[in-house]
Parts: sequence; structure tokens; C-alpha cells
Amino acid sequence: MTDLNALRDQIDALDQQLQDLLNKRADLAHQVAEVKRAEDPEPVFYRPEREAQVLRRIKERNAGPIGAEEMARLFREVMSVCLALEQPMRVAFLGPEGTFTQQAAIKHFGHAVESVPLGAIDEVFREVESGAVHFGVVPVENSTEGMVNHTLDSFMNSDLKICGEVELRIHHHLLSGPHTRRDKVTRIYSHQQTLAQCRQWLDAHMPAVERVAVSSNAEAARRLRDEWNAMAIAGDMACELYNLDKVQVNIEDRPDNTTRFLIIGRQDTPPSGHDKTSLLVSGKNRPGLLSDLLRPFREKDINLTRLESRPSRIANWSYVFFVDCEGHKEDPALTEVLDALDSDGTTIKVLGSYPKAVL
Ligand SMILES: O=C(O)C(=O)C[C@]1(C(=O)O)C=C[C@@H](O)C=C1
Repeated sequence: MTDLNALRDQIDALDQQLQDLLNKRADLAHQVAEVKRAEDPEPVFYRPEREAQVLRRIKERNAGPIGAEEMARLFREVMSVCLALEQPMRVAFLGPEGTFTQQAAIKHFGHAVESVPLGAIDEVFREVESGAVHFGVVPVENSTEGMVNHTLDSFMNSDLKICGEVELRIHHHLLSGPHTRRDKVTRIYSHQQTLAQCRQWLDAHMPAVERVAVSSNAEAARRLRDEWNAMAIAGDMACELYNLDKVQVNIEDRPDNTTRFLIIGRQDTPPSGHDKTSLLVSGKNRPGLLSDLLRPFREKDINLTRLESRPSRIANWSYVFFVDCEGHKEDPALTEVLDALDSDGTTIKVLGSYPKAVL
């Protein structure tokens, strides 16, 4: 058997090589930045389509024993650091610190970005529009609770582009604070969506305790710092941030509870090879509007991944449809669908074409 020291010597030698290679990679990213600056007076450093391609290839060719997901996450961090050398990035998210949206921002961009907490979804939109931050991250749908209407509504009045999506498995924990007297708990704080996602568990285990909806799970966790008769429901990040104790883990009613987040920016994203497109479609209310709207997708064999209607807010009982489909708006089949809808008197706004979530 090889002895421990000999194995550690081999690890040291490999670490040296890895370190040299990582620095060489960073050097190349630096050169890429120079080329971008030389070619464009307003260079775009963050390239979601390229990052998606790199991460997909890493997963495909991975031979183990490190799992493909873990390997991709390591490279996610490597690219995050390389991008920060090209340009330090500021990414706004629906705060405060410790929300699932912050977790989604870090999952998507890696730890080398500066994440900026904001108090409301429309503030995230405004800060990206004004250029105060490079990108924003907002929740859009949850597998148990459905759509986040604030986000959908914000798109109606915004020219921002969706340039990415993130999916996050959401686990909620029942938490207690430093002063909590567990036998005297009379209320539980959490965001209203979280309370809804844990409704059955709460009905079964804490039916008599008042449920108090607050602005975010992180705010719920924060309140436990100086209360003795309350508990909170929140995720790992908020739990760690406020140094709370887990009384019961994973109390969400559905074990596959997932939230989808969108990355919003000011630029269009070129095709990556595996893309999605989000559209906002409206037409004059008439019989058959929805089926007319869907027909071109059927004819071109384009898969719809989501269809949602929202009041248009222009007239009572008139609606807009949010449509997500597979493909990029530059794909010939999808271009034809968009042309067909356009000539049918339908108003279409392309909210963005972007790579399907890789991580
Ligand atoms: O290929 C580029 O355009 C780069 O800037 C390099 C790189 C990378 O590290 O691989 C870094 C940032 C971009 O978002 C995409 C990729």
C-alpha cells in the first residue's frame, strides 16, 4: 500500500499544476477582455450563452469520480472569478440578505459577483434599467404555489431582457432563535408563499400557532434575534446568516418543491444551442384568440413550457399571455411563428431568448 505521505506528495504536485492552470486560464480571460474592449466601445463581458456551453460540455465529458453536477459547480466558480477579473459585476436580487433569490444569484453567477439586496421586485427592475447594477435576479414561479405575479407584471412596463433562468430546490426549516422558549411559541413568521408551501405540515404539527406573513423568509429569521415566543420558517442561508437552530428540517409539503428565477439584463443573448424564449402576447379579446395564438406553435412543432394569463390592466377582462417555449428567437422555426402571430394582429413582445438552466 502507498503510504500517506507519498499520496500527499502527489496531491501537492497536482495542486501546484491546478493552480498554474487556473492562473493561465485567468490570463486568457484577461486577453478576451482586451479583445472585447478593442472591438466594442460598449463591451459585453458577461456571456451567458458561452458560459452555458462551457458548463454543458464539462458535464457531458465528466468521467468521475467527481459527479457531473459538482464538477460543473467548481467550474462555475472558476468562470465567476475569471469574469470578475474582466469586470467586477454587480447583481441585484430580491433581498434582504439570506433570501432564496440571493442563493439563486450565487448559483447562477458564482461567488465572485457583488450581490446587492433590494426591497422589492420592481426596485430590482429599476436598478437594472438605470444601469446601477449589471443584472438582476427575481423569482418567477414556484412548483407548489404558482406564479410570482409581481414579476410578470413588471415585465409589462419594462424593456429589460431575460438572459437566463435558475432553478432551485427549496427546503424550508422550522427555526428557533437564541431566546426562543420552545414550549411558549405563539406565532410563526415567514413569507406568505412559504407558509403556503408548508400548510399541511403546520396544520398537522402546529395547528394552534398563529402564522404571521412577513416580507421575506430572511426578515422572518431576523425577527427571532430578539423575540422569545416566536419561531420562523426559512431556508439554509437565512438560518446560517442569523445563526438560528433548526427545530425541524424540510417541512415543505412537497419534497420536489422548486422555485424558478429569472436573470434580467439590458442585452440580448445569442443562441447557445439549448435555449428557451419567453414572450408576452396580447390580442383583442375574441372567441378563439387563445387557440389562434397557439396554432403556429403547433404547426412548427415548438414545445411550450409555460402558458400563463394575467389581466392586462388596460381594460377590464382583457388579458395578456406569458408564453415560454423551447428554442431561440433566431431559430428559423420560431422566427416563422413570431411572424405568423404578428401578421395575425397579435401584439408580441419578446422578453428574451436565453440558455436553459444548466446547473
Ligand atoms: O468567453 C468569454 O467571452 C469570456 O469572457 C471568458 C469567460 C470564461 O471564463 O470562460 C468569462 C466570462 C464570460 O461570461 C464567459 C466566459
